[in-house]
Amino acid sequence: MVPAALRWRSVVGSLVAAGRRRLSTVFALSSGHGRCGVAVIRVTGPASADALRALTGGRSLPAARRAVVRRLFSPCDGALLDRALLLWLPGPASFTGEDCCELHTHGGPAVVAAVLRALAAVPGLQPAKPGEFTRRAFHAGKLDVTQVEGLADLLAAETEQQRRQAVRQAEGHLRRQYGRWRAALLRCLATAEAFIDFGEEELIEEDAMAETVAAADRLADDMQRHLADGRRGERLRSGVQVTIAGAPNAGKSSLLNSLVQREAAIVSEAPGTTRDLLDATLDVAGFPVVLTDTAGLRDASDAVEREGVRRARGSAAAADLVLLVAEAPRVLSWLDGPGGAPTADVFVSEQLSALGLSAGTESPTPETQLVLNKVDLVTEAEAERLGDWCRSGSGRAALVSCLTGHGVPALVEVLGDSLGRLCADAAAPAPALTRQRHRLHVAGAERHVRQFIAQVAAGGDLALAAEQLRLAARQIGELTGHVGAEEILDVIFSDFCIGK
Ligand SMILES: Nc1nc2c(ncn2[C@@H]2O[C@H](COP(=O)(O)OP(=O)(O)OP(=O)(O)O)[C@@H](O)[C@H]2O)c(=O)[nH]1
Ligand SMILES: [K+]
Ligand SMILES: [Mg+2]
Repeated sequence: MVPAALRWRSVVGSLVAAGRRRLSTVFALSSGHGRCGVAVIRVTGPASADALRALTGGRSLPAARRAVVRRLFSPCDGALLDRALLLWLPGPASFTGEDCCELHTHGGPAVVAAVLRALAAVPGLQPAKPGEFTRRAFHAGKLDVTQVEGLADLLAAETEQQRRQAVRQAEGHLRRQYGRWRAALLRCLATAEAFIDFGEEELIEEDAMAETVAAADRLADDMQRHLADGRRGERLRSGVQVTIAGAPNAGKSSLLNSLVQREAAIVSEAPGTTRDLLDATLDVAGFPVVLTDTAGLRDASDAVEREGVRRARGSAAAADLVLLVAEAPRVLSWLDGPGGAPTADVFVSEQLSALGLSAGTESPTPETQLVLNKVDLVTEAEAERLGDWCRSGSGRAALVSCLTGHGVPALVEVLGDSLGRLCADAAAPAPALTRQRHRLHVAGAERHVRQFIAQVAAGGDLALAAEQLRLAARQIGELTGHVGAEEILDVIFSDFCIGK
């Protein structure tokens, strides 16, 4: 006769096992597709151990987190598939928190296909959906939403600075910052709640509310600073828009070709060659750039060219940085013309307004770098004069010849410095927000915190004011994907000594 307690335990055990079985086990090729040296196939879920045993001819599991080399066989007919490096990664100390295993097989497409077929034949296993490993890691609490986003960015990173920003986000830099804010909000809320419940019975020190308002104020200021980053983090993540603009034949298309080092755009001596916008991506000093060539700006008579000019103006107006190209010989004659020799800044703003790109309308003037092209057509002394003149302005001199390549490396250096200003510093102690989604939630949270402060200052109903803190916390919770009402209660009872 089995004792009742033991019987009960075995019933519970089989229920738990049944519950676990209901969770699917999934597998996928995690390394790149196509022929390669080694392919990594990952399995996650409760049947991972079964999968390992099924493919190794029933041998016992290797020691946890120790790489072993074993032959893989088809579970259907026992045919030898490959010899592979295996890792048994039992949960919860795994990426997904579940039992996992990795099979590092030879990378030939047929080997990978055969091993995937073999895994599909193991009962309970099915192919993973896109992002399913990360989704499971999130549900296991291993990652928050910002880390999941960071991982996605890391996989998509094309330049060094993008990689640096993404890896920090994936490591939890934003999560920790937002977590601190949320904890501070919940502390404020806990005080407010305690005040509502016990304030009249004076269970709380008098100045607790004043301290709470001060803390809320500091928090709102932190959020405001985080938001006032000029979109630098978002720009680093998605690429800096740099538009090449200028008069017809200034050498805009030639400059694009020089910078991307291939004949991406058509160059010809006919003014009005470029009509459509032409984009090329570029890595400058580790920063991602979308470089756009545009039609020469003039009052075109041709309808197609007019549309090109309209698009060029639109692109320049929306750009993070405009490379304003002018012909060096023309600038020289302009300097020697009537009206003396105004500074480079005056020249740039005159050009911008002549090209229809000046401020004053809805959008502010974009940051502009003057590029004087065709320096091969002026004398050395004239080039020196132009260089001095450029330096007299607020910008840096960029004298180039797209024909000879002279000055292009120096221009790239100047460009790198501008990009450093336009993009977030991936090594800065305070992480930058990297998506519009972050901006919306942080802005929402700041708004609610300020409303809380204003309502308390106006002597309004504290219960209504406290609701603003709850809404702010919800915004941050949505940001990180961890919204939960019970937490507020936990904080009240753990962090505060009410009832003393
Ligand atoms: N001498 C000299 N000629 C250049 C230089 N850069 C470009 N050119 C010539 O200038 C002419 C116009 O060059 P493009 O690059 O087509 O000029 P663009 O500004 O794109 O012209 P549009 O698209 O028509 O507005 C071509 O004949 C080029 O070969 C340079 O540095 N020196
Ligand atoms: K041209
Ligand atoms: Mg062109």
